[in-house]
Amino acid sequence: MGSERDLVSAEAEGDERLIEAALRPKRLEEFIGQARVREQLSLVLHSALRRNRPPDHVLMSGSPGLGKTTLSMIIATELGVPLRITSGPALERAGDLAAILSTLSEGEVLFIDEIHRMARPAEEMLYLAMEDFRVDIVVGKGPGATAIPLEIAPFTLVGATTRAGLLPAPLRDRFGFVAHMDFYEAGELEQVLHRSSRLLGLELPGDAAREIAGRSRGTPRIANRLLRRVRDFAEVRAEGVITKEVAAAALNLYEVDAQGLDRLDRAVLGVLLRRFGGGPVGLSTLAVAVGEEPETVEVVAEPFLVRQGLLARTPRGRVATAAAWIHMGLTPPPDAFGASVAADLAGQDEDP
Ligand SMILES: Nc1ncnc2c1ncn2[C@@H]1O[C@H](COP(=O)(O)OP(=O)(O)OP(=O)(O)O)[C@@H](O)[C@H]1O
Repeated sequence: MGSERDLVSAEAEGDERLIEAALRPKRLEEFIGQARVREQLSLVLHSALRRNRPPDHVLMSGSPGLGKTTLSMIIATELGVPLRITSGPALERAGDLAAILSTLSEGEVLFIDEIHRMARPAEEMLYLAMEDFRVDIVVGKGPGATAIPLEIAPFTLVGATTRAGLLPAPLRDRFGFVAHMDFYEAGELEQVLHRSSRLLGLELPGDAAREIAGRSRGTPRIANRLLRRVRDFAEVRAEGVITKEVAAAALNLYEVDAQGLDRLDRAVLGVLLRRFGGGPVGLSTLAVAVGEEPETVEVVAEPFLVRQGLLARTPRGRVATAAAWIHMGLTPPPDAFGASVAADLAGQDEDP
């Protein structure tokens, strides 16, 4: 992964990961934004504490970097129980999951990130574990195979997914509470930035925070990362003083534009406009043309472009809007909002 991609990509690496961990809010009341999710979760947790029982399993859905991992840690802290973290791709075989489930302590929170990427056999084992706190360990093969039931301690599963629509219904239905995490408002991101600056010992004027928040794609992880790049720039080129102008110059240098579009976003729009005349074009063709995995384009770039009104997902493929032409400094063709696009939009499928 190139360094400019890391600026807005889903995952942090090395030292960045350590700083990210240090910036995580530890309690629900420190968690900024997502007011509805916070209130709903607070009720779920408080009633569980009152009943002295583990709460219902929780599913969190939303784009990368919106705070799903942070919330899972908060859930464990608020309940005063340990937390075990794993991810869907790490659970290739049922045995991988059985090894974790069988060693959970009473009330423990098990966080499974990217739960939609779990292998089928593990997923089936999870159904029983979630419902009956039991797993069946299969011994032997073929007709002689027998299932040995194994009791496990009551636990709370917290699943996180960027694609709730990809979860099989039997799994989705076993979560008592689904938290839909939305992109953050600019004002909320400013609060995140001010909080992080305090923790990093930086002085961040209000207008500089606004400048960074406006380029953070509604995502706290990106806001924090851009703040660190602005800090680097200020240290080397502005005697450590962060101003609105310094922030803008730093982010221009890192190719994050005023609306928050990065290289990948602009590559997607550039290909869509210049090579495919604005679309419609299929996701996989678009991904090949920009040299990325379809999932990266779909999960990292598209939700933001759609939200900015620059791209529409239609049953026939991805279409650039007139605003996209203008944003890229091109003249929209007269039919950019033509009848066929309008008809496609009317039947728009969120997840074709
Ligand atoms: N509501 C919030 N208030 C303050 N900081 C936040 C908030 N949400 C997230 N952050 C910050 O953003 C960073 C990323 O959050 P987190 O890792 O929880 O995202 P995520 O949604 O779990 O992403 P992924 O699904 O890719 O793991 C953390 O360092 C945390 O400090």
